[in-house]
Amino acid sequence: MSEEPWTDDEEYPLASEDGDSPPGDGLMLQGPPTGLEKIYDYEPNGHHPLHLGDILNKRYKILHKLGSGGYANVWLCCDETYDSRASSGPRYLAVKVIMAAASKSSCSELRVNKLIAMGIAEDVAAELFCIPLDQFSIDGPNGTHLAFVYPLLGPRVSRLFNKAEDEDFEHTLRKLAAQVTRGMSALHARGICHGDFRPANILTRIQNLDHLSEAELFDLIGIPEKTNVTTASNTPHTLPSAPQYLVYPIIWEDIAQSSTAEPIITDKACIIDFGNSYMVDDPPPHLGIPQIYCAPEYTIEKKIGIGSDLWALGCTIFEIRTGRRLFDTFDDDPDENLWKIAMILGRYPEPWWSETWTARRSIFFDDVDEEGKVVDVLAAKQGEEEKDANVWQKPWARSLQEEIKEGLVYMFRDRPGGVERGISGSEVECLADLLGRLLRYVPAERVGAEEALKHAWFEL
Ligand SMILES: Nc1ncnc2c1ncn2[C@@H]1O[C@H](COP(=O)(O)OP(=O)(O)OP(=O)(O)O)[C@@H](O)[C@H]1O
Repeated sequence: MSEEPWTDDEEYPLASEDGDSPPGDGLMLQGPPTGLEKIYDYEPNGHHPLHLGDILNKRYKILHKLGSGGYANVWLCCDETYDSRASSGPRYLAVKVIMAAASKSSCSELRVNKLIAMGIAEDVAAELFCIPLDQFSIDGPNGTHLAFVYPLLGPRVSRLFNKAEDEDFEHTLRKLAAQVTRGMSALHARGICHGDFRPANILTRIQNLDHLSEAELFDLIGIPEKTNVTTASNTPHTLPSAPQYLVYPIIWEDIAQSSTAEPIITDKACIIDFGNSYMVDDPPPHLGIPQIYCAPEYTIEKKIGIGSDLWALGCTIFEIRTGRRLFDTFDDDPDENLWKIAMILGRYPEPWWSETWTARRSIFFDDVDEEGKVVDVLAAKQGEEEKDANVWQKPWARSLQEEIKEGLVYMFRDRPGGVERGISGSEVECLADLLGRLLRYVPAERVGAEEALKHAWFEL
């Protein structure tokens, strides 16, 4: 749950990192911090302070916030030089402004350019990946920032509310899963691993926006909501390093539920964020992907390679098809993640089971039960009432089939309920077979992305 932007329960005013004084020169947010960048990242080497209406590079006017990540804010901008008669490019774009500390020639954002240099045809790259349309730099109070202009994209592929009632929705989801698998295959064929392959980094393409005026655009996406940044005594601040307010990001999920979104949000996937990508023969010492997408050989032995991407692909395909996370954990806890994987996929091979995963002995018994399933120590020791109280002891799925059978579930963000759709028995079996091949414990046994594309599930 760690990367879900809407579950950030950080308290405000922001607590001090060292417990003495609030970080960020004592600045405070007036509203909840949900979905926002950290105010204390507005400091030398950090974020560039920006406001709605600011014009970047004499061209890109900021209209709304799209999101923020570990090292950048992404803004929805209007290209002021757009000329509909000349159709010079898109009117509405995403501009990603990188923190000053990361705005170096080694900036990971620049890695995406390697794709074309490494032989991926420009049209294939532009179809599957988010390739920058423009690049510039900004000098500001916190340093010099690289900025990248990208096509504007929509909601993540695992939250396709605008299509969820369609009769052939299952087919749409399989088509999307095939696209992302094709994207991974194109990367691996050139020796590149994405390194952070997960639904939050796979967004849908947007269409038919560029003819809209700004007013019409706001009718569709809503007026941006802001929260003031003040001093600790609640007065406006005068620091040049921080903005006067932060902007809450667009909530695509709400837009996707309105009928006006239907012609806007397409069923085409686009892979973003090459910030953690690496060459297969030169893997980094650590993966930058959240725990729930980490393969067990990384969690247990810190082994990284193509197999890490393939494991994440399996988790991602499951999430696209069901709207749920396969190996979700409460707090990105590695042992809980390993526990959940073993509950579904079974006992780990040696020496992981008996030696390397040291916490295993307090979590599972050495031996499996008569059905060959791992046996949870706590579950065996606790009475029925205690089981109900323990969040780890719910009646969890014990196979991929059981997990898939729960069907597709999109929960509404702000109210009870959502969309629920069953998955047919034959599809359950077919998808379980594909995922089983991607989620093998031995990385070398995982089916490659190119080979996976030939699987019968994509043909259903
Ligand atoms: N081209 C785009 N169109 C629309 N929204 C985008 C686009 N690029 C990024 N976003 C939004 O901005 C958010 C942050 O972007 P991104 O993940 O690229 O930032 P980051 O700082 O590299 O993040 P991370 O910490 O995951 O590396 C994304 O989750 C997405 O919601």
